[in-house]
Amino acid sequence: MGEDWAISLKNVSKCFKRYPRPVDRLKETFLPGKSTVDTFWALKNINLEIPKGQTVGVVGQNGSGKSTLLQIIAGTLTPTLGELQVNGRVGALLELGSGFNPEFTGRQNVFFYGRLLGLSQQEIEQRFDDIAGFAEIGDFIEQPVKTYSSGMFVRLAFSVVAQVNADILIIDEALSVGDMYFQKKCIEKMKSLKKQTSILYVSHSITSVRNFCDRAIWIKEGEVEKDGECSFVCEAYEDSFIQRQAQNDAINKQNETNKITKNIDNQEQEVVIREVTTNKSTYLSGEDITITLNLDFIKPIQYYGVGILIRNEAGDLVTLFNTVRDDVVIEKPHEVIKLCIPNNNFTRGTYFIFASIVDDHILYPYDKLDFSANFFVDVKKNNIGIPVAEGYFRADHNWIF
Ligand SMILES: Nc1ncnc2c1ncn2[C@@H]1O[C@H](COP(=O)(O)OP(=O)(O)OP(=O)(O)O)[C@@H](O)[C@H]1O
Repeated sequence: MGEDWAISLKNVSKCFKRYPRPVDRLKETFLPGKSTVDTFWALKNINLEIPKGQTVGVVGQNGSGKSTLLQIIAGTLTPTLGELQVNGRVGALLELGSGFNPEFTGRQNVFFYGRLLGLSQQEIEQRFDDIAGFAEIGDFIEQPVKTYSSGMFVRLAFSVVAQVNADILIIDEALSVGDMYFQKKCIEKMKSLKKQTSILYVSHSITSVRNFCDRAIWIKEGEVEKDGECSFVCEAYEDSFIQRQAQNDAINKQNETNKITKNIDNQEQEVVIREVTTNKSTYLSGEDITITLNLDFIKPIQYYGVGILIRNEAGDLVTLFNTVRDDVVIEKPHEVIKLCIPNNNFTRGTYFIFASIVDDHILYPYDKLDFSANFFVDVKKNNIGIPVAEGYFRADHNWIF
């Protein structure tokens, strides 16, 4: 590995043992050969070379092997086979809690964790105020971390990791437990570290990988499915959702007659959202989207409002529609209500629909249905094959010369 390389993996594989019953684990220790052990290869023949200063997003479905890969690079897991070389100091924010002692105060943990990450006592003393200042947890810095909320915990852990001047920064989803304000602050901090640090960033938010990383690696069932330029890999990964969505749609159609509808026996409830559907599962930006709510009225209510929230895959609220906000007055029960979004200007991604029926002042919900349906939006490509939009949304616009 030359000077310019930060990380190199050659044919790295990781095998875990799985014990069908807890007693099998004991048997293996005390009666080797008598237990039933399954072996499971979480990573298979991974070959990667990451140059210094590159920001790499790691994407993949749950259980595909992302965390295992990062833990091997961070040194908290050893590979079963293969060779790993890491060139420089690693700062890793992996599982919440690793590297922290719950009985110690925040201050003590900064020193404890800082030493684990390779800083000297003096270096930590010099950086302590910056670490505590960045975390913004006030007097809690003097309290045992077992009293912290998970958000406060991640604030402190990230602050330490960000101040160790690591050559390689490894960030697993952990950040997602921080509030929006702190997540943004972390991203800004990581952006400022980008030039001098190699960053490995695992996230289920394709938008943030796309916006933040230079390169992406898609891990599928323990293997590298795609590795390359960020938007190219993200697009291929998203396309795999479309295929899965189409397969699910086909299965759902077959099972249509067995469809489980919501229990409407609850006599206390006035109205139930039975089902939410979209007229297509995949749209091109610019196409019309129609969302249909099927409602069951148990008691006749007269004035009510209908709300539809649309969230992206990171859970961010992208937009909302509400009849009350729109001054649309509904005066009688309607079993079918449709929302039409003409000429949609969503950008590429998967969107989730949250529906609610509310009172006519939006003070309380009669019923709500989270993740009631989802749809995928693809964007058009321009004349030279580049997608016409990126980011969160695309406003109507004109260029004037
Ligand atoms: N200590 C372990 N013992 C046995 N199996 C394990 C262990 N750790 C992970 N696995 C298995 O290895 C596979 C990969 O897990 P890993 O946590 O790396 O996936 P992931 O892509 O990070 O998933 P997620 O997106 O849900 O965090 C999973 O099937 C998991 O059950």
